[in-house]
Amino acid sequence: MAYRRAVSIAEAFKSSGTVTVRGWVYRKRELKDKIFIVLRDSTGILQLVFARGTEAFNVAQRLNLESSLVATGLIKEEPRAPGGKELHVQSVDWYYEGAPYPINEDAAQADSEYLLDVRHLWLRSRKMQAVLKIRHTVFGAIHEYFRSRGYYEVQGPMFITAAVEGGATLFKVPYFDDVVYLTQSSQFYLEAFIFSLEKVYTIAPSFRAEPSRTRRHLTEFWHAEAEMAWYHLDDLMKVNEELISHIVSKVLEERLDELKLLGRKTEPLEAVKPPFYRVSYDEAVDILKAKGVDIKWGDDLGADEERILTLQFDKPIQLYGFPEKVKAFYHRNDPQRPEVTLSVDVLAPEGYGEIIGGGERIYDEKELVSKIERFGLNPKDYQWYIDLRRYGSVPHSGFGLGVDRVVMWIAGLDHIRDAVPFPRDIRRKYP
Ligand SMILES: NC(=O)C[C@H]([NH3+])C(=O)NS(=O)(=O)OC[C@H]1O[C@@H](n2cnc3c(N)ncnc32)[C@H](O)[C@@H]1O
Ligand SMILES: [Mg+2]
Repeated sequence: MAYRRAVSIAEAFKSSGTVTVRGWVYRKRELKDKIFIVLRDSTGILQLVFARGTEAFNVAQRLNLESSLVATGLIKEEPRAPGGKELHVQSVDWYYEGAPYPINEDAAQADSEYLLDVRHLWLRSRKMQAVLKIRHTVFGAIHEYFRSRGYYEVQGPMFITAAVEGGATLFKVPYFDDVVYLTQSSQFYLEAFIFSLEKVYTIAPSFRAEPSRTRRHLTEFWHAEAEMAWYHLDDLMKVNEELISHIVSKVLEERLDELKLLGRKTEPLEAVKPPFYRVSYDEAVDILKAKGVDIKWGDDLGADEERILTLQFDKPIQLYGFPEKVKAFYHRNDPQRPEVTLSVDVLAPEGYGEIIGGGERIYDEKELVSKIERFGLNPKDYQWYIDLRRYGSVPHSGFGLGVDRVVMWIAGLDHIRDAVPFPRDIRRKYP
């Protein structure tokens, strides 16, 4: 099987003489006496030249975009070819013609809904290939950060029985003769793990029945969550800064080619180093008012407010001290200012906004039950969660990082669905 002796395109560029390469037809141009095919694989692209009068030329004439092939030929310098080299094909050792490809070279600028309909094919595009490689690096950096600092990776269940982030965005699932919900966040389970492992993290899907199609909301998203026993808000804010800076530095270290291919300016990412700006909710309201935003203390900040805020700063902001009523019940109230919580969101710069939500948790049993009731919830629905406070409770903090939103920001994408291989939102559940 000829493709067993093939080398990657990246290796072919380092070779001289005769090599065998394998991949897919990315571009094809037929001239009078030559056919140029740009071959694509997971490492890059290489121009193949087929001379009229050869058997290889006859095969090349039959190939479509995305036909797969194995070819052997002579590597030669050619400054006009991508990467400065091309392969003069002596033989096509294997090929799969396939049908005419439904995404032609022009369609690549086509309607975004169409490219979503054929996302299972569009994954092959150089843009998606670059995003997937950045995504790979982001996931790896998250694991690397936590594992190098003594966190244990754990897994919570996907079927749950009570809302973490409000009942309005729960997906109900039939469960034999009962019903359950898809998890909105693994947080409560991480809070159970810390009494055994103290510092834990997970990267898992979370599900939110988001009724609106926005540029940063999905109904299924990848959620990196961590929980730390004994940590208070300032300890948590340090972890936020270190984690995000680590992720960005790994992408800058490993994925510069992909960032360049996406046209992403890297200067804003190079500024992402601790300490981040720390802005209180009070200060944020003052800044927004000064910018002419119609906001009063106690209002939640939406995407527009976050965008205006982030454009005032040149790196991420840790926005802390949200009013009690704009945060979920589990947030611990500030003992010095009971109307605010010991919460923190991290807003990515350049208008991207919230990428992390977290804070200190209520760790006193009576305080938790009273707040659950004050929020109009039924303590019975949170019995096991309350139990965690009944036996040896400790101060603890945690957060959730939206991995897809981080990829969207770092890759400089306009829409979160371009950061995800198979995005899901209210109008998209296929392919
Ligand atoms: N362990 C924790 O403390 C996490 C906490 N229970 C939680 O879920 N917070 S969050 O709702 O702000 O969501 C956390 C992050 O999760 C992301 N997120 C949150 N919702 C979405 C949707 N719908 N789509 C994409 N990304 C989303 C976003 O970056 C948020 O900052
Ligand atoms: Mg949030």
